[in-house]
Amino acid sequence: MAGSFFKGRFLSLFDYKTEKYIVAKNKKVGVLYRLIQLSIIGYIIGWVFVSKKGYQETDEAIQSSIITKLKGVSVTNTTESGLLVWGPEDYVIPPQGEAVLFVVTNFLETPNQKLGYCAESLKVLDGHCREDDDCEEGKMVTAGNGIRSGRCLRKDENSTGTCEIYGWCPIERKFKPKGPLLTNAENFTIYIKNFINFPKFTFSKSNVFETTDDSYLRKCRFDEELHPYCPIFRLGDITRRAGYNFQDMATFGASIGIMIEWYCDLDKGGSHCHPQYHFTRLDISVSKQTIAAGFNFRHTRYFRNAAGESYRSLFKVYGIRFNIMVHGEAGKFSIIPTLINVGSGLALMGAGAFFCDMVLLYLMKKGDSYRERKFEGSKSKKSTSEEDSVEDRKGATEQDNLTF
Ligand SMILES: Nc1ncnc2c1ncn2[C@@H]1O[C@H](COP(=O)(O)OP(=O)(O)OP(=O)(O)O)[C@@H](O)[C@H]1O
Repeated sequence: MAGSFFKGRFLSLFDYKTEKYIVAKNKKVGVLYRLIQLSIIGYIIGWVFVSKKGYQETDEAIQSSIITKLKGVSVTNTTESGLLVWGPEDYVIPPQGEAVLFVVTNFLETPNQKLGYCAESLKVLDGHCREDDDCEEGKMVTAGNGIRSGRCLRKDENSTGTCEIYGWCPIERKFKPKGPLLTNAENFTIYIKNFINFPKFTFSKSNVFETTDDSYLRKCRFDEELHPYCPIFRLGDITRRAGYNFQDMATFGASIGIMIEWYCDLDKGGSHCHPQYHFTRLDISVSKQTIAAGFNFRHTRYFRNAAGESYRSLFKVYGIRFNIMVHGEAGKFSIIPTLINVGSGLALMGAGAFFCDMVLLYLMKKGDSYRERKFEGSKSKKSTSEEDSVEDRKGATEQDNLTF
């Protein structure tokens, strides 16, 4: 008995079961099903394959190198510095062509500073004093210019004075910029040389237009329509594209981001892979009333006089900081993402059929009759379960008999 049962189970392993379909002559569900199918096919072809290029393998691990060079000259004439001619070697900091660079547009020079004793600035709160005891010798003045000498310097007995310090004297005077001094800075040009590499596809390219014309770079200026592949940009055009006026930003300084984006469809060939440039101002906040607006720092130039004494010139410089960033993605046909996306599309079709089944069986008026026909086996199963329950009941009675 048990033998024939196991034999039957074993042989059933080699049976092939196929699904049974019921054709429901229901126009509403039929139209709904076709609409779902059409939407899914549209989504897969239009969005997954055409728009998102779901048949491609992608590489976002872009390796990149940036080299910059500025050109242009500006002349300034101030009381402290006299007549000065500013070339890229003076106004670009650091001068070696980095991806993050600062272009001086405004400055205050404190020339001929020498180590010695002088009064701390009145602007520095920590340097205020009423008597010598307030100026502990050897103690630094917080946010000041030197080390306290121990003397309090006052105009008269009643006034508040400032501590005498040992440092680079004379100290910097109070300075409120009124307008940019390097007025020609917006006409400076920046040459951005960018090399990229997508290691997965061993593909490399540069943003410099490939031409045999040696004078191309000397003549061209970037323009979205006329010269989109020229890597030389006028600074005034960069800030204009970021939505700001160069002269407004040049007085107190600002920070500008230049984003180079590479989206390369390598199925079309490397010659179709070109950079896109985006410019944004980085130092803005929602509230325009910020005290953090602007950008400046100090640097010095040291020299010795004929007697061998050390002097220095202190420069407080305001300017525009350019931050060049590179982002990119390359894609190429690959069978694996293609199969994955086709497979998920087919699975979605199944979900559509399931949804129509639910509508047909549970939301339609004739749902009961469809259910009866769809779940055919439920009747025989019912009888089996009745038999089972009879068996169960029998067993229970036997159990009961046994218990009591
Ligand atoms: N910021 C810039 N604005 C305009 N042209 C530039 C700029 N930077 C470089 N160029 C020009 O682009 C070309 C290539 O520059 P590259 O630095 O590779 O060569 P270079 O001979 O060392 O340049 P140069 O000696 O003129 O600085 C040169 O003709 C150069 O004058």
